[in-house]
Amino acid sequence: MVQTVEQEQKQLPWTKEEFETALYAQKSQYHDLHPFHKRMNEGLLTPPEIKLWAANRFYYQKSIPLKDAAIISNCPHREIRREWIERIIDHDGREKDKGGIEAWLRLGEAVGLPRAELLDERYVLPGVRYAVDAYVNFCRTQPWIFAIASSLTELFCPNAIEVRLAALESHYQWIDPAGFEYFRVRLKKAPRDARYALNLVLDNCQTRHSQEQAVQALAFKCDLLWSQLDAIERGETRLKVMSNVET
Ligand SMILES: O=C(O)c1cc(C(=O)O)c2c(n1)C(=O)C(=O)c1cc(C(=O)O)[nH]c1-2
Repeated sequence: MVQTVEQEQKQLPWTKEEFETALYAQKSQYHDLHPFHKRMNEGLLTPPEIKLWAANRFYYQKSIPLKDAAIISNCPHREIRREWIERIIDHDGREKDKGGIEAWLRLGEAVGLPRAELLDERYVLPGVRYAVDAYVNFCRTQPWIFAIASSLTELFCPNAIEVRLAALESHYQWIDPAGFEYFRVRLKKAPRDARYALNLVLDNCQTRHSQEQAVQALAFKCDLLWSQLDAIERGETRLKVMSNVET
């Protein structure tokens, strides 16, 4: 039944616990359940599939600082900007710690992809580009707190990364394990980042309407991560078509 604006406004806000439960419920849509990740974790992916995944996930990785900069540009609170800017540095790196983007380039090299081939985006699939660009655009155009809510998939990712790391180490021995450093670092940083973002969302969404918008933002992000893998799963077909046209 469609509710009138008046009816919606009368809905009581969720308690913090109820709100947190509604956010966590989105875990059932998270990309660790995608058949491509399941096959990865079972050791069933071929080297070309792993390479295509690494090349396409790089497009996600390198876009993360763009979306974080968009969040900062929309956020009027100095103390939050000061905290959030750390995320950009984590990915872009500094003199000593080269950061997540460099670590992903090393993962690329470990699976046999020269960095130039990641950087020039030759393997980036249209579906992945659309999904990732949609994330950046969402964060550019939505109020900062909903953009932050969309980052809350990071609440679910440490567990997914732990399982993936163990699977990569045991099933894919052709990959140089030095390339897995990205995931080891992420395992330390993601829980801290996610907790900070969760507290911001819990504190700043006080009405039932804004709480529901935050849940929708998180659902949107789960969908986007899912479509990214849908595209990668079908990606080899696209690359074959391209190479047939070229020859
Ligand atoms: O490997 C993964 O499963 C995974 C998932 C996610 C996520 O849930 O968005 C992120 C990452 N990794 C990641 O490495 C990362 O830096 C990251 C940043 C963000 C974000 O939305 O701000 N998500 C993720």
